[in-house]
Amino acid sequence: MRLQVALDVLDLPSALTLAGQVADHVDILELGTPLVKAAGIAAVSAIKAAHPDKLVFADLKTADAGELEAALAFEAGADLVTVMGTVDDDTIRGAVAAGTKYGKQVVADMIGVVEGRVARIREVSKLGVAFVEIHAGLDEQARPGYSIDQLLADGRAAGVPFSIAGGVKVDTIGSVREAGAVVAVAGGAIYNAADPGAAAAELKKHATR
Ligand SMILES: O=C(CO)[C@H](O)[C@H](O)COP(=O)(O)O
Repeated sequence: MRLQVALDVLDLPSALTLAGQVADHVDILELGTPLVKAAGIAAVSAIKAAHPDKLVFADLKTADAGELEAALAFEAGADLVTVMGTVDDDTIRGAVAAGTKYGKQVVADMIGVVEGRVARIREVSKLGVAFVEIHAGLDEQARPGYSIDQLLADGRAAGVPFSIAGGVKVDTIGSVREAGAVVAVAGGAIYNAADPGAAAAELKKHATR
């Protein structure tokens, strides 16, 4: 299972610093949605230029104009881009068309989908995305009683390639791997750590065990 770090910081210098601290221990460098909004799509190019050997993931969470937005990210150097899993199928198809044109990949983000999630995961996976991100966002994670377990159960049930995002940390990443995820996404567990490089190294150990 690959490890993806979400660079959920708000300016490019902080993102470059964090990427430099963790790059040796992760497979995918994700520019979080707030970073892209704050720093612009040029931040994708800067991270790719600093780490050409890493996959760069632009978390655009596109909701419309899929082909146009995905092309922006691919032109900037992204290897993967997200489109929302809840939107019009043609938006997802458009992003996939851009992926085909640039030889890059699209990920459908299932954030906000709880009821009927397994059925929708199966539907979007037929639209040509590389995998589906089963995701509890920061707001959902903040609610009392949140558990990553339902994400894992739905991943197992869906029977298609999936990643997991939603508070992945050292004591849950083993279950993410055992559930069959192709990628584990970790944001806060890395950027909130006193030593982000050490935190990423520890997560990587569990991701590949
Ligand atoms: O996309 C996101 C929020 O929408 C985050 O980047 C993703 O949830 C990973 O961060 P964390 O591990 O802190 O949940």
